[in-house]
Amino acid sequence: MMRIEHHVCFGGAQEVWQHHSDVLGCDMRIGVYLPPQAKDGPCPVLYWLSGLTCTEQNFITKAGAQRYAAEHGIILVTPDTSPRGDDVADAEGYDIGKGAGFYVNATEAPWSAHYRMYDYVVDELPALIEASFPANDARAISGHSMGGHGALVIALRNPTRYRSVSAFSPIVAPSQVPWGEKAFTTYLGADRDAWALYDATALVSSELNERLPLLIEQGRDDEFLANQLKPELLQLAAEAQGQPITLNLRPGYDHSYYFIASFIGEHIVYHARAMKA
Ligand SMILES: N[C@@H](CCC(=O)N[C@@H](CS)C(=O)NCC(=O)O)C(=O)O
Repeated sequence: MMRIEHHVCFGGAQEVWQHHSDVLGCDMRIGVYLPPQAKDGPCPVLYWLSGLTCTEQNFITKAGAQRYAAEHGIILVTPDTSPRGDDVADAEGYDIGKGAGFYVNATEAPWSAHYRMYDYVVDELPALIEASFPANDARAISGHSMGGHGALVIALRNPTRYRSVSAFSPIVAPSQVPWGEKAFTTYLGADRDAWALYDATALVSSELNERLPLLIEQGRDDEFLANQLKPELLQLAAEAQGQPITLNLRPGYDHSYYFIASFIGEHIVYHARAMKA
């Protein structure tokens, strides 16, 4: 692990680290915000998964989350959104390839060589964080858009590993919208049965042993709301299964980090309560 950025921030530090990922077979960058409380002992960790086109930088420079993490003693971990490097497959367009890993383990060539973001976020990343930083084993997960999809899927499939989950403007039913259909066809192949494991709405509709409450923040004026996000599909599936869900529709807000910055404080309080309970 090599530290490539260090900035004192709200009494703690915003850092960026680079490490070799065995799961992805490439070097990866991670944003790590250490609150001032981390100097005195282990703190809980909130993992943030970003959306299409993002790196580890978008959340740490735009969301304004450090103020709240410092107040509540939460470490923020923000991985990149895909494998990186010259030998990693890529494609034209922002919605496939680098910056668009969709938090799946790809099964189709050439993607399957490196695109294993599901295993990276679920296993390798927390093991690395908990071995390298003053982190305890209380974890929460959140994300935006493609990253909101990742956070929901990962928490639904691993409910005992996370104390809480939330999502901003998530892709809740990737099998039913253009972004998801394109990505899943590319990474997972044409067989839609393989897609269900990475589709929050399909997962909620299946038998789950444990059901973490879902907290969703969504701007009503989000330009992707009607054709890519469709949070009502998840809400209907959750209500049919008795899965607790809170969908906050916020008039006027769009898909951008201005929306995230407006509500990230409330989400950090939510996760801090769950992780300290
Ligand atoms: N570039 C795409 C949209 C990509 C996009 O909106 N990305 C969101 C996540 S899905 C984002 O966080 N962008 C980076 C940023 O706002 O900092 C387009 O023009 O349609």
